[in-house]
Amino acid sequence: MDNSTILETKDLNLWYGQKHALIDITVRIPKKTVTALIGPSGCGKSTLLRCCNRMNDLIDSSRITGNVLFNGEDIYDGHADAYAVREKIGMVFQKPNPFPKSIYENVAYGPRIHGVREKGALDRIVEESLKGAALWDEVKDRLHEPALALSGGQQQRLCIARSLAVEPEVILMDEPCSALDPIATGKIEDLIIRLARNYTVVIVTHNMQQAARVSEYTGFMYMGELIEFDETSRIFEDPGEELTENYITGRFG
Ligand SMILES: Nc1ncnc2c1ncn2[C@@H]1O[C@H](COP(=O)(O)OP(=O)(O)OP(=O)(O)O)[C@@H](O)[C@H]1O
Repeated sequence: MDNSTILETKDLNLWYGQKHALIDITVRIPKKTVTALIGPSGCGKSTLLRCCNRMNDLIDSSRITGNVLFNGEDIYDGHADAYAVREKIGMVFQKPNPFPKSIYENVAYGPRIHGVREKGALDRIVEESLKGAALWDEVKDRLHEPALALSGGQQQRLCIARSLAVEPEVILMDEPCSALDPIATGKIEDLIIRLARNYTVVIVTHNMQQAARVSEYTGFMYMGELIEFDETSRIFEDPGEELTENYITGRFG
């Protein structure tokens, strides 16, 4: 694996019981870029995303073969710790899911679990993480108010701050804007582009304009297979596969 790749799957297959949901997926995700996964409903985008930080471990019926390498190490290796993997490879979900606690406590939760106790240190992490998620200015005077009182877009940025607080390298985002209005969506898209200066972002989206706006690389999936992976401009302007072209021109999906 070369230095520019941070995550890599090799011949990855996943079954939910009898359902073969991922078929021979081999892909390299470049470091400090935004990669979008697109494709029709049910093609396996979320499943592939969840394989990248072992979230599928939580689904009893799922079984995988093949490899998922993070910085060259197999995250499914018997010695790998799923919790440590999820710290380095964080996840943001479709629906913002802050804890029913204060804004401050949401961000401080992860570092506290990892043994950060000193108030000054926690304060610094909370501030840095909220700044990193472009939320600090909006909440700095009400850090101890309930997170659930924030708007949906603010809650989603809080969830991004919560994942930044444990110093991830990769942030996986599963349709992070689908529950948001266009203004909140625009703020998250700006943030995603900014995050890629320091982190690697992989985003599942149904919105092809969004993929075109935020990502440098795009993978097109269809019925469990990765049909094509390339620079986003290439995928949208001159795809190599007819299936990709049919999808992006709206002929199906
Ligand atoms: N927990 C599960 N148990 C059984 N089958 C599942 C489970 N999760 C997903 N599947 C099936 O695996 C396939 C891939 O689903 P997945 O959610 O990954 O697709 P997707 O491309 O993300 O879809 P969408 O865009 O609708 O979210 C689908 O056929 C789905 O029904």
